[in-house]
Parts: sequence; C-alpha cells; structure tokens
Amino acid sequence: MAKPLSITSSLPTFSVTWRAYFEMTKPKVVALMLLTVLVGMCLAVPHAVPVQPLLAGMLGIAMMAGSAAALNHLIDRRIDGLMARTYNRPLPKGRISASRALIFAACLGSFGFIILYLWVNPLTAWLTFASLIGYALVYTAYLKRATSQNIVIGGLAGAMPPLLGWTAVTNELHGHALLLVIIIFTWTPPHFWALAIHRRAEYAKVDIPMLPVTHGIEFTKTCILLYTVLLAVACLLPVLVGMCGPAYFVCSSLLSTGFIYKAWQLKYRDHDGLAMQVFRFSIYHLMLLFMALLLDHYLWN
Ligand code: HEM
Ligand SMILES: CC(C)=CCC/C(C)=C/CC/C(C)=C/COP(=O)(O)OP(=O)(O)O
Repeated sequence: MAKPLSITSSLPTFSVTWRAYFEMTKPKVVALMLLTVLVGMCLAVPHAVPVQPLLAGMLGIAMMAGSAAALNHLIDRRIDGLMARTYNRPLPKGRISASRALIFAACLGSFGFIILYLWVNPLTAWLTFASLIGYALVYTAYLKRATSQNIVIGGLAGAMPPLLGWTAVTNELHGHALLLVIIIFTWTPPHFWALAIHRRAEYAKVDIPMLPVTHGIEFTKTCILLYTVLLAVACLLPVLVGMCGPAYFVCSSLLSTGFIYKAWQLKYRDHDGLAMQVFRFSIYHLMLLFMALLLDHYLWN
C-alpha cells in the first residue's frame, strides 16, 4: 500500500538545506563587514544617511560578500574536507553539491550587483565586484596556495567594505574612507595569524603556505606584534587628519593598547589557548573600534 503523503516530513529537510546555504555565506564575518559598511556610510555625510543607498547598499554589499564567501567554500571544498575546523562544512559533507553551490553564488552575486548598480551607483557596484573577485579568485584560488603573504595581499578585498559604504552614499572616493580601509588592512594579519598559529598543523597537512607553516611560530608571533603596533599607528590617522575627535581617540588608544599587550603576551608569555584568545580579541577590537568611530561622529558633529 502507498504511504500517505506527508507535508511535515519535508520541512526539516528544507530548513536544513537553507541553513547550509546560509552557512556558506559566512554570516558572522559578513555581519561584521556590514558594521564597517554602515560606519563608512555614516561618516561620509554630516547629516542622516539617505534611506535608499543605506538599504540597497547594505543589501547589495551583503549579497556580494556572501557570494564571495560561497565561492570560497566551493573552491576550497577539497582542503576544507581535510581540516578539523572545516570538514563539517556543507560542501565537504555533501549537504550541498558543487553545481548548486555555484548556481547559488552566481545568483546571489548577480542580484547583489544589479541592486547596487540600479539603486545605489555603478561605482559602488564595480568596486564591490572587484572585492568579490579579489577574495574569491585572487586570494582563494591563487594567493592562498602561492605565498605566505597570501592574507596580507588578499586582506585588501576584506578591507574594502567601509569604502564601499562611503561611495554608496557619496558616489566618490575620499581619503577619509581610505584611512578606514588601511585600518582593516593592517588589522587582518594579527587577526588571522593568531588563528593560523593554533591551526598550523592542519594548514601544513594540506600544503597551504600560511606564515606559521613556512616561517615558524616564533617569527609569526613577532609579525603579529609588529602589525599590532602598525595598527595602533593606523588607528591614530583619523585623529591626526581631523576626521575624528577625542571620544574616538580615547577608545581607539585603549583598544590598541589591549591588542599590543595581547600580542606581547603571545610573543613573550605564551600559554595554552592564548593564540585563540588573541584571535577572538581581534574580532572584538574591530567591532568596538568601528562602534567608537560611529559614536565619535555623532558626538563630534
Ligand atoms: C583575508 C582576510 C581574512 C582572513 C584570511 C580571515 C580569516 C578568518 C578565519 C580563517 C576565520 C574562521 C575562524 C574559525 O572558523 O573559527 C575567521 C573568522 C572571523 N573573521 Fe576573519 N579573516 C579575514 C578578514 C576578515 C574581515 C575583513 C572581517 C570583518 C570585517 C573578519 C571577521 C571575522 C569574524 C567576525 C570571524 C568569526 C566568525 C565566526 O565566529 O564564525 N575577517 N576569519
Ligand atoms: C564583496 C566583498 C566585500 C568581499 C569580501 C568577501 C569576504 C567574505 C571576505 C572574508 C575574508 C575571510 C573570512 C577570509 C578567510 O578565508 P579562508 O579561506 O582563509 O578561511 P576559511 O578556511 O575559514 O574559509
């Protein structure tokens, strides 16, 4: 006898599949990027951000960043399947096929581009497209496997969001927006290398030339410390050019001191789990720094 049709039995499968697609967009990373987009938008104008570039800009940039992340999952599916941190991802686990992942990334990226092109401006659409190519193709498909400076050079794509927010509102490139890009660019190496120290053996196993694999852990710790000092200088630039006021100066100085202290500990007073503490600290550092930019902007103006 034929089984009765059940609508409820297909529901969990549907939600599991959509969760897998959502996971491919690296939602937490994109969420922090969107904060930096929002800050770029707010700092671009002295008054309130107009609603259309705000909503269409955030949506279009989120879709294109999510598309870039899904392409990263697609291109890296073989090595992801071999590393403990990533083996459970949708593609290596077979929860989504490669062809579906490609269609998903293509649709998400194309719709994001169209939204930006039609409802924001072509400059922002093309700059976001360049960031997508920079991350998904230049970094993931080439640099990641080619050089230990992979994340330094590739970091430029991830650093672009505040500039994208700025151009979404003004349709112009501005030096102040570039300072925000420089901050994220110098933040990326200590952010990632702290994690790479913890995951060194896994990267070595799959032949990915991350700095701790090619140059050793001590050298990487020195680089992290030097980059946190460079980041502290980069964080002062908005104050030096008169873009930010005392509230930002105080907050950013505290955050810089904390990050340098953590990096110094990692180099000279390391203990179990400290590398991952530094990685987590980096995420709070960037989040609080951009919130401080926002707070300062509305106090200062
Ligand atoms: C080339 C540049 C970058 C590299 C190589 C990189 C690398 C990574 C890696 C490997 C993780 C995963 C850690 C894990 O699975 O436990 C991670 C997590 C994270 N990254 Fe980055 N990152 C970069 C740029 C950025 C940027 C620009 C942002 C935001 C503006 C960002 C925000 C985050 C956040 C929020 C997490 C935590 C995600 C979670 O808990 O699921 N990263 N990053
Ligand atoms: C359009 C636009 C703004 C694009 C930015 C795209 C984007 C989501 C960048 C995030 C950077 C990131 C998480 C890199 C880690 O990749 P990985 O392959 O080294 O790390 P994994 O092993 O965790 O995948």
